[in-house]
Amino acid sequence: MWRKLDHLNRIASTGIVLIIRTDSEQEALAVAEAAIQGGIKALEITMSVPNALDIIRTLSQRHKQNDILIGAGTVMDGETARAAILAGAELLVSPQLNPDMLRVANRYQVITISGAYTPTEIVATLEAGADIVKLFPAETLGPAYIKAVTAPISQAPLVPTGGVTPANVHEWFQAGCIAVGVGSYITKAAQKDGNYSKVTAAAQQFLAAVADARS
Ligand SMILES: O=C(O)C(=O)C[C@H](O)[C@H](O)COP(=O)(O)O
Repeated sequence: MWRKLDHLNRIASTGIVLIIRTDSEQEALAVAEAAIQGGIKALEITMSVPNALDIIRTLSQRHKQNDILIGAGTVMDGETARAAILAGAELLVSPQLNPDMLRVANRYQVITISGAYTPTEIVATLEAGADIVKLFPAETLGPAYIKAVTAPISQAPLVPTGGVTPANVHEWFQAGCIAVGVGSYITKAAQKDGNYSKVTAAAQQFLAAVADARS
């Protein structure tokens, strides 16, 4: 089985990559489990979360057989990329174009989502060997930007990240993205009362909105 292809299909079919950036290891694990229960199939733990590598190791051991794609986010260099892969990450995400991360990821054949903002950055990201381009921060660009930029650069697999919600997700898909990066709408759903079933419900709601946007 070619895991990378399966994982790329998982991102494309569910249409969501969940970004987990929490203040504690315990919260990251609770959010991840609740979101997976809600149907999330691809997620990243950002390297800013305390003990991020331990969380990645735990989640990838628990969920490898369930074929959930566990990744590392905010990977800024090759060293972090290799450490994340050794911990079990099969997806590496960076906010910026970072050739060292892409080189390490491609060597070990894990998926990359690499940040870009301008047309020049989008093309440079593809040329550098990224699988997917993270359009970041997407809230300052808006769906109209995707429509405009994919007119000449239609081959770019874009994943807008920042400010995407169930209410606006149809606009992003209509504009031509292949999936969306989602953080706070799902990860902060239990913030007020610690009721993580709200994270599960938010994930289900978001996935349904994506399915609806594509139908
Ligand atoms: O943390 C990262 O590594 C990021 O990619 C930045 C944010 O997490 C996203 O911009 C999510 O934004 P929201 O979905 O609006 O919460």
